[in-house]
Amino acid sequence: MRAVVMGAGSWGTAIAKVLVDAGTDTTLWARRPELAERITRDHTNADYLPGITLPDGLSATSSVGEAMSGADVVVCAVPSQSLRANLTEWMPHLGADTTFVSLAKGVETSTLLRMTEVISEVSGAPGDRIAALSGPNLAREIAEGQPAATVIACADEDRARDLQDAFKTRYFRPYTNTDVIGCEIGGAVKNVIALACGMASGVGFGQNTLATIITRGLAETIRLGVAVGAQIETMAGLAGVGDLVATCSSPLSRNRTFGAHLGEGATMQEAQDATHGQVAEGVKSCTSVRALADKYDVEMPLTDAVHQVCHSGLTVADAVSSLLGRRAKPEIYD
Ligand SMILES: NC(=O)C1=CN([C@@H]2O[C@H](COP(=O)(O)OP(=O)(O)OC[C@H]3O[C@@H](n4cnc5c(N)ncnc54)[C@H](O)[C@@H]3O)[C@@H](O)[C@H]2O)C=CC1
Ligand SMILES: O=C(CO)COP(=O)(O)O
Repeated sequence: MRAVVMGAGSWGTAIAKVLVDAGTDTTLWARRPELAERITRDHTNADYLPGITLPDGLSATSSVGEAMSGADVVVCAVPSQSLRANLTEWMPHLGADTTFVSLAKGVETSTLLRMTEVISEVSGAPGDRIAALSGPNLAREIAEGQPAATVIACADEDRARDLQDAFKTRYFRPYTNTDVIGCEIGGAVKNVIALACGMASGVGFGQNTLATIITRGLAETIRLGVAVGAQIETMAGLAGVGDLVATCSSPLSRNRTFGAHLGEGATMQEAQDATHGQVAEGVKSCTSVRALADKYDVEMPLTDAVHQVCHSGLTVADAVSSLLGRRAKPEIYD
């Protein structure tokens, strides 16, 4: 199997390292030629993973044709909202039987499609050739070789098992799952909930508040997931609660950090500037997740509050009052 990872941000670079460590022949594509050169020559990606030494066997290129030549597996590692445009540019270089693996955690704002649906729409590939990889996988910890697990979800179980072999190392343990919808909804919604956790911690609230947001965030994730066809067990698994807990708790999370800046009183522009060009997917996905919830008539008050803070000028303090002022109800409801 030969893999190409398209996108040399923090997760693309970390997952390319995983693939090489797993013994899979892998090339990394970077948009900028100078970054590709540095990755190949110095075995580092100082822009996104400073201090991490990449394997000798990993080379990078900025040429799409060169990167994709002979690749059986194309790993899509660009942000959700630019995946469609990127994939359209890559199309002339794709092989006929390519297997796609989506790493992006988001829902397209213009169409409300999940990332595997975008890949299918643009490439024409059937769903059984498209997998999603998702789990509690903060890029830096994986790049450091800290033990973690993930989920590789694909409708075609044999293909998922082949990918499991291609990504399995002594520190990175992929599980297979056929519930692609559940994995993708879990990954997209947790970014929005991590923004809320960041806001709470920025304001100065402690662990009770955090646990409340994580747990009620999981309830929102499950309600939306079930409405769009996911299995509840997936949301109780690594790509659901696992990723939610990791992202909501870690200062390494860009979404949580973005929310923390807002909670501390920063403007959206100031919070954006502080990301240094790294993507906090939840800022855009709160709009599409909320629209998806509206479409399926699902109540998502935390998502709604995050959306209003990010896009309608609601203050974090007013968001808190409005959430706590909601009508009293039982914990479990349809
Ligand atoms: N960093 C992490 O810990 C993890 C990230 N993810 C997901 O992986 C996806 C990729 O994120 P990261 O690598 O973390 O992001 P990043 O912010 O570290 O890097 C994004 C990469 O995409 C490129 N890029 C940005 N805008 C682009 C555009 N318009 N067209 C083409 N390329 C563009 C950048 O040059 C960079 O190579 C996101 O959906 C993220 O949610 C998933 C798991 C872990
Ligand atoms: O998806 C992630 C961990 O699984 C990374 O989260 P952030 O994008 O918030 O850094």
